[in-house]
Amino acid sequence: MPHDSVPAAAAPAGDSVPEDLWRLRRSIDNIDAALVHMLAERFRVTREVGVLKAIHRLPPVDSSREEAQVAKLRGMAERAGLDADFAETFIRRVMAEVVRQHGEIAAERRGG
Ligand SMILES: O=C(O)C(=O)C[C@]1(C(=O)O)C=C[C@@H](O)C=C1
Repeated sequence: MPHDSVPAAAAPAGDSVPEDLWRLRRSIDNIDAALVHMLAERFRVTREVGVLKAIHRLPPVDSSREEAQVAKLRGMAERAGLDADFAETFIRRVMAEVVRQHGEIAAERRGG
């Protein structure tokens, strides 16, 4: 429910917690929007990679690149105060979807 449709009586007068909660949720909304847009941009770029790989008949997966990315992002996550295992799970899930899309792109170019 959007916060402006919550009746004013929902929070007792003088209680600042709900207002803080809405303020934090507005930050979360902005961050989530940025994440979605960044992710969409990453997939636009990786789709271009997929087309190039299909043209040059390269395999969709490049394991050494994936491992290098995971190691780099784990270090970055640790320095940023983000759980490194969570960051690894996330990026591996993204790369798995990239590989799936690359397979699709290659199949389309083969006429399948
Ligand atoms: O860099 C590539 O070759 C990609 O296809 C991109 C990407 C990635 O999403 O980072 C995805 C699949 C590969 O196994 C390695 C990396």
